[in-house]
This record gives sequence, structure tokens and C-alpha cells, in this order.
Amino acid sequence: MADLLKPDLCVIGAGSGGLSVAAIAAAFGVPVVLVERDRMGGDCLNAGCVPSKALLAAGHRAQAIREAAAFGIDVPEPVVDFARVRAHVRGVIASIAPNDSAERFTAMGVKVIKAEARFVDARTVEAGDIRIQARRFVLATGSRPAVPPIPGLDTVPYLTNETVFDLDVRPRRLIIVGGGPIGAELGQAMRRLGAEVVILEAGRLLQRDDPEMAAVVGRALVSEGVELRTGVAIQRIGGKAGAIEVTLAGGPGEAPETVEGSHLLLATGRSPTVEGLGLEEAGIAVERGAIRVDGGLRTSNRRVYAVGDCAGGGTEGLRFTHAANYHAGIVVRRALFRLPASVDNRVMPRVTYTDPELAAVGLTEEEARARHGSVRILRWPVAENDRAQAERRTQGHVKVLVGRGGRILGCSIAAAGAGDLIVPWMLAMRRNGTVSDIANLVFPYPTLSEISKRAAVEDLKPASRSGLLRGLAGALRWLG
Ligand SMILES: Cc1cc2nc3c(=O)[nH]c(=O)nc-3n(C[C@H](O)[C@H](O)[C@H](O)COP(=O)(O)OP(=O)(O)OC[C@H]3O[C@@H](n4cnc5c(N)ncnc54)[C@H](O)[C@@H]3O)c2cc1C
Ligand SMILES: NC(=O)c1ccc[n+]([C@@H]2O[C@H](COP(=O)([O-])OP(=O)(O)OC[C@H]3O[C@@H](n4cnc5c(N)ncnc54)[C@H](O)[C@@H]3O)[C@@H](O)[C@H]2O)c1
Repeated sequence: MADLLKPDLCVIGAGSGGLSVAAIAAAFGVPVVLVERDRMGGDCLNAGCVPSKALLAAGHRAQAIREAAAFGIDVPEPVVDFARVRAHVRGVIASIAPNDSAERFTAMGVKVIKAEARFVDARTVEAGDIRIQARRFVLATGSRPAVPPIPGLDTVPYLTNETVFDLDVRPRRLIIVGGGPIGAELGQAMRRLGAEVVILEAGRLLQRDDPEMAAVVGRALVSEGVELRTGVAIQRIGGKAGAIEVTLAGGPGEAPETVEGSHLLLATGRSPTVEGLGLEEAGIAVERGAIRVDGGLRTSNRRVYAVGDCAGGGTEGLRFTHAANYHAGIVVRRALFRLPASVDNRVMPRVTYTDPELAAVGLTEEEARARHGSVRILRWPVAENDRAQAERRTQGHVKVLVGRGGRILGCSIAAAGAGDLIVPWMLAMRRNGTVSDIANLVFPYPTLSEISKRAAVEDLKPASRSGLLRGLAGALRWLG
């Protein structure tokens, strides 16, 4: 006979979203059961954000050594020991893992069950030999790599984010299919660590971003030797381990072309994890491959919510750890405190951690023009910033989209540390602020953050050319 648990809350999946829900609920003394079938911490800790940023950090270090001569420091080309790079990546995961561990959550009062969970009916989940009938359930089952139907793909070994961080030998030549955030970040990391890298992208690099801003990252990748092939059509994949061949369709009247590589990495998007969960038995609808949710993240079963990568409802394209954490707060407010809370993605930041980083919040130029008609655009180049010159990190610019009354509609920054530089713009937008809110702030000198102020001050330039104001200044000068 299976054990029966009757907690207030049962969370399925211990990744970013599930852990946040469980931690917040437990902090309020709510009885919580958390079910995880694999590793605590989910994708972000084990095969996503953390290892990718650790690998990028190793690549950035190698690149900094290569660029040292410009500072008057001569060093030979760095020697990369890939097994030790992997050990560094594992070490970073290991140092963060205790925060997400079953021990820590058990100490918080959460009952952690290691098993695969599935609904057996609308109000019961089975996890191993335990049955759970909770007042509310939260699905936080994440996503997995989407595998495109390319002929021949099933005949060759390929890497995904789930396996690429386990490599202990540097790929000689890495073919990456997909030029989204994963392709761009891992492409740059691998190139900086000494691999030849070719990115094959059907559309353009970082398609979800403003093309003008994505182009800054594209130029940086190309300047470092990444072969960036956009607008390609992959016909088939063949060859064998160590000698992969990707055949690209030629243009009109052109013969197909073969791209050769030692390794193949798929970075072609993510599919929400919805299989094997007994969703049908529980009356939980799936829409466009994700769990259908309303604005408050409730599924078609009123006892069940969905957060993070597995949730649909317009959250596609915003599959981030910080989005999953944000969802967690909404679900706790709704499910436990019955407060009205709903998802508002207007100020959800999007950051790609290449060098330069690309950060954005709000609308892109295309979206702003479609919604608001006339839009003012403010730009400021990083190269005009004193600190950037001192550090020799002058790539990129700020682009701000301004609507009526100076309202900030969107901001995008391509620069070193752009993910941090975007925060004041987020705060201003969250408060329905205007560009003057940024222009009137005193920024510390010399910091890169001043590029935001300089972009915002551009909005005041028309006033400095106004005949009336110039006349007034002249008259006051005359008065002594
Ligand atoms: C290479 C890469 C780099 C990334 N970098 C960033 C970044 O820099 N910044 C950022 O914000 N985001 C980044 N992301 C995205 C981020 O990792 C995800 O958005 C985030 O992990 C989503 O959290 P989640 O809780 O929805 O899912 P996950 O973290 O995937 O957790 C889901 C968990 O549910 C478990 N599970 C699934 N089904 C069941 C079941 N039936 N029973 C029990 N357990 C189950 C899984 O085992 C898993 O542990 C990156 C992703 C990748 C792949
Ligand atoms: N810094 C971050 O926050 C970060 C980093 C990595 C991943 N992520 C998350 O993970 C998600 C997945 O990242 P991703 O880069 O895999 O997905 P993505 O959907 O952003 O990009 C996938 C790319 O692959 C291309 N593609 C698909 N099939 C192809 C084919 N057959 N041939 C050539 N190109 C093809 C698409 O055109 C697209 O540009 C992101 O959307 C994001 O939510 C976030």
C-alpha cells in the first residue's frame, strides 16, 4: 500500500522555479512536498546558466591574456588544459550546489522526494511508492533541448547543453547548429578556449534581439575567428564521430556545400517538459507544446499551477532563471495567499553573456514602432566612455527607445557588463519613468554606467538648441 501525503503544496521539479516556490512557501511555514527525479538545481545549476557562465569565464580569462600586450604586458599564447577547464566548471557547480541541495531544503522543512512524479487523477500525484494529494500543485518541470528533424542527425553523435559541459578534450572544430543565446555563448567560450567554431544559423544571430544590437555581438564573434554562417538551410548531416559533415543547400544555381567538424552541438531551442506527467489524467491542457496557463499561471486544472520553462501563456522566448523565480513569487501569492497576482513581462530583462554582453528590456525598435508609431531613438557609443577607453573595452553602444512625454519604451545595451548596466533602466521602466529619470541621476565617474546617462542626456539636446532657451541664457548673462 502506497504512503499517502496530504501537504498544502506539492511542487514537481527542483530547478529554478520549483526550488523558489518551495523555499518561499516553506519560509511561511506551509507544508511542502518537492519531487525531483534527477539532480537538485535542475538545468540552471547543472547544465545551463552556471556551467555556461563558468565556461565563458574561462574563455574570457584566456582572451584577456591574449589581449595583455595592448597594456604593455607580454605573455605567450595561453595553453588551455581542457580537462582542468572542465574541473573548474564542475567546481563552480559544486560550490553552488549546497544552496539547492535536498539537505538544505529538508532543513527548511520541505519534504524532498527523489522520484519521477506523475498525476494519476485530477488531485493525486504518484512519486515512486508515495501518493500525494496536495491542496495545490505546482508544475516546474523545465525544458529539454529541441532536436530538429534534420535528415541524418540520428546517425551521428551530437552534443547538447546536457553533455557539452562533460567534454574533457577540447573539440578541434565545433559545429554549432543554432545561433540563439546558447550558440552565441558557447561558440564564443569554445573559440576563446582554442577550438575552431562554426555557427550555422537558419535565420540571423540572436533573432529575439534588435538586429542592430545583435550585430554588435556578431562582429565580436567574427573578429575572434568564429565562422558565423547565417541564413543557411541544412540539408542533411552525415559522417561519423570525429568527422561530422553538415551539408548546406546552395543558393539558386549553386551546388550544396559541406561543412566539416570534429564535434556537433545542437543549440536549436528548447521544448517544455510535458511528457510522462499524466497531464491528460489531471485535465491539464497543453498548448503549442507548453502547459497552458492563464495570466496568473494557473493551468486548466484549478488546483495546479505551472512555472518556469514548462509554462506557456506568452512566456515562451522568456525562458530564464529569473523568469522562473518571478513566476514562483506570483504562484505563492495566488495559491497560498489567494492574492490577485499576474505575470507582467514588460520589464523582464533578457541578457546574453557573450563579450560584449547584450542586455535588453522592454520593446525592440520594431515592436515599439508597430505599437507606438513614432519613436525617438537615443544612442551612445561605449567608445565615448573614459573608463571603457582605460580598460580597452570599447565595443558596443546603448540604444534607448523613447515614446511620448519621454517615456522609456525599451532599452538595449551591447557592452561589457551590459547585464548589470541595464538595471537602472528596468527600475525607471517599472516606475513608468521617463528618460529624465536617468538623465538627472548622478552616475559615479569613471564607470561604464555613465553610458546610460549620456544616452539619456541626448534627449535633452533639442532643448539646448532651442532659440528661446539660448536667448534666455544670453539675457541672464547680459544681466551679469
Ligand atoms: C546552456 C543554457 C544556458 C542558460 N543560461 C541562462 C542564463 O544565463 N540566465 C538565465 O536566466 N537563464 C539561462 N538559461 C535558462 C535557464 O536554465 C532556465 O530558464 C531555467 O533553468 C528554468 O528553470 P525551471 O525551474 O523552469 O526548469 P529546470 O531548471 O529545467 O528544472 C526542472 C526540473 O524538473 C525536473 N522534472 C521534470 N519532470 C519531472 C517529473 N516528472 N518528476 C520529477 N521531476 C521532474 C527536472 O529533472 C528538472 O530538475 C540557460 C539554459 C541553458 C540550456
Ligand atoms: N543568457 C541567457 O539568459 C540564456 C543563455 C542560454 C540559453 N537561454 C535560454 O535557453 C533558451 C534556448 O536557447 P537556444 O539558443 O537553444 O534557443 P533559441 O530558440 O533562442 O535559438 C535557437 C536558434 O536555432 C536556430 N535553428 C533552429 N533549427 C535550426 C536548423 N535546423 N538549422 C539552423 N538553425 C536552426 C533558430 O533559428 C534559432 O535562432 C533561450 O531562448 C533562453 O530562454 C538563456
